[in-house]
Amino acid sequence: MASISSGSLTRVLYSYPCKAKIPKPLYSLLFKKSPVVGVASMSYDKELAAAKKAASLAARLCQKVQKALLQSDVQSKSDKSPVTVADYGSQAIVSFVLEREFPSDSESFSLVAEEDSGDLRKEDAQETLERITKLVNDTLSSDETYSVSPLSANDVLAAIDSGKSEGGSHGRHWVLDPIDGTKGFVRGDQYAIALALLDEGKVVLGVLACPNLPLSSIGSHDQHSSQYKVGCLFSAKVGAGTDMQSLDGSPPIKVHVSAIEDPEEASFFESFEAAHSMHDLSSSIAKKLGVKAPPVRIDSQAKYGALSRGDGAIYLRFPHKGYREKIWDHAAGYIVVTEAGGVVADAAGNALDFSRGRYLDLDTGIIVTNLKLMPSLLKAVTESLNEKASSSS
Ligand SMILES: Nc1ncnc2c1ncn2[C@@H]1O[C@H](COP(=O)(O)O)[C@@H](O)[C@H]1OP(=O)(O)O
Ligand SMILES: [Mg+2]
Ligand SMILES: [Mg+2]
Ligand SMILES: [Mg+2]
Repeated sequence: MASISSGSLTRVLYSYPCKAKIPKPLYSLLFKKSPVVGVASMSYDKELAAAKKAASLAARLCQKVQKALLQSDVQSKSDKSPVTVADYGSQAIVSFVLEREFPSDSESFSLVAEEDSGDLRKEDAQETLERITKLVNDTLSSDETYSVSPLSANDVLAAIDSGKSEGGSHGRHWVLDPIDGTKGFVRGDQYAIALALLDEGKVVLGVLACPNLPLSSIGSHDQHSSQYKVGCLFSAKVGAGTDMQSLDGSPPIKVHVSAIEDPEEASFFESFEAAHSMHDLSSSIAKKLGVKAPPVRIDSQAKYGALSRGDGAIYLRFPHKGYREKIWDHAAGYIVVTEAGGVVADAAGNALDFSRGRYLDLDTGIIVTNLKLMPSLLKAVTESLNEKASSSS
């Protein structure tokens, strides 16, 4: 968690609209001590290195599948199996690599992940399972530092099913979304492999592999242009800041969220898919805040990565009524942004709580920005939500 200096606290106080009081939840979010007290002294270096390795290998597998998918004909594009193969393959690789890197922890190994092998164990899925097994073995053997004997189909099923943990507030739990942004993956756009570690209910490290994200800012150019080198790996560890490097192995650089204080200069990110987030609500909030730029719509937790390096200043996510957010959709992105100096809150200004199991039970939506913009953003969110509620009642 980024520490908040007394200087920045003063600036936050000044930036808050003077007539309004700072709401209680926001006050505790901005002013409380690091929530990782007790685990902050741990180093997690070995865990972070393993997470980077696992996510990079999974990204290699996904890139291969996406390339084949985009080159395929229309008929096989409408077939969902390529996505399925990549989702399962990515989860099997990450699970296998983590268990192998920490053999002594095998008794207590815990992974909370999106996929399970139920459908793959059905008789008509044999061919798909064989494809996944081959893909996993080809990917593992493509890494010259990794000499493993080939996995069987049963090994792959077991690796996928390691992800059934319920998480919680005690002990350590890895948290994985093997492909976040499936819709973007199929379209050939953004997606991410998102992996984090919880220790005693707190996110202590996170890695976001974003194979299609340009290494340079997407705030300043067309994110779809093929002119720019793509493939970013973001990594963050509690108390140590956020790094970015290219997926093909350049040295890491430290990244920081945007320092913009004037909403007129800010741009905001939201889901590409209107079914995932209410675009009309975001535009009402942005208007209230005085944001001039149109929204930047991209898929997946790549939004958290882009925000952590200051490509934009705000991320707004308001799923439609009834949708329950899962911890694997935010854990890695959360620490990547907070360690880069940002703040992540729900729509009521509460901190996100990753300690309650597989779901994140939160108030209405998720908002992300820097320390200076958060108070006025929260005010605009509250007003817009109140207006929406009164217009629908
Ligand atoms: N109806 C929905 N509302 C909100 N999010 C959804 C919905 N359906 C799936 N998602 C999840 O939203 C995330 C992507 O959001 P976005 O790209 O809009 O930021 C993914 O985690 C996706 O799952 P998945 O991991 O299966 O792709
Ligand atoms: Mg997801
Ligand atoms: Mg997913
Ligand atoms: Mg999914």
